[in-house]
Amino acid sequence: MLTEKIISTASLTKRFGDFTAVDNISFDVYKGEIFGFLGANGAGKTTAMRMLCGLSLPTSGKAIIAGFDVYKQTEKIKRSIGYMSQKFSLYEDLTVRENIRLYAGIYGKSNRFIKDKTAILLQQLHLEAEADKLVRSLPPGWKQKLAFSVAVFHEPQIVFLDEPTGGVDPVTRREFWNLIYAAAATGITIFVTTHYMDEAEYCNRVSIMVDGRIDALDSPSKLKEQFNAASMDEVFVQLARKASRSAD
Ligand SMILES: Nc1ncnc2c1ncn2[C@@H]1O[C@H](COP(=O)(O)OP(=O)(O)OP(=O)(O)O)[C@@H](O)[C@H]1O
Repeated sequence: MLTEKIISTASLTKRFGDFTAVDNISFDVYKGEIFGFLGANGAGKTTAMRMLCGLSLPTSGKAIIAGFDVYKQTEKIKRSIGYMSQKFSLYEDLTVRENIRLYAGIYGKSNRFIKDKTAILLQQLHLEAEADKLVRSLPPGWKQKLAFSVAVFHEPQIVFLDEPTGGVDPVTRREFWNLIYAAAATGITIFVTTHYMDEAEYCNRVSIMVDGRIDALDSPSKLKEQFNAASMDEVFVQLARKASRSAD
């Protein structure tokens, strides 16, 4: 089913001075896949993700994202992807509708596209009554769902999610994951970092970074088998225990 490579890296490396934040990582992600990118704090996930998004140049190695080279075609990469993080969020002082229009406009979508798709989106999210309210008035779970929907509004090939569900309750996280599945079913590739191991179980495949390297990469069921573990939490703990690096 998953055969077309949408992300391909080979020996991708990023050094800051003499510190190697991302150390020779090589992996592929397939179109339509939900790919979990795990690692303890400071393992190098954000640094790697920034390179994949065309926001930071690698020190060495290769990466092709949606057919584009991370050294030479960063603008094309940026137009082919969506991005959402816990920190980056919506404009609180704009309404729901204004936020959607703003982001869709940045990606050069036509007024007709924006209008039609906004109506569908508001209906799907049950946000019709809130469309002209300021985003700051929405509960956190709704904001996250809206932020995700905005990140995929322009129909990118890949969406990068950096700890998208931080700080929300398990029920809301589950609902958020329903949106992720729906997006993946339309062919959008999901690249997601998370610290929640129940979310790791929802991914097609998961990679686990330790000290800048990818130490394990497979489906959750195969990883559990490989590490003789009952849960992804156990797999993660076994690997994270080896880490010599910790967050600041
Ligand atoms: N601009 C920079 N200059 C120097 N060191 C950096 C820079 N950016 C990141 N690092 C270091 O690289 C390492 C990896 O950081 P990174 O933020 O990629 O980890 P992470 O896996 O995303 O962690 P977290 O889960 O805490 O976000 C850390 O030791 C960090 O201090």
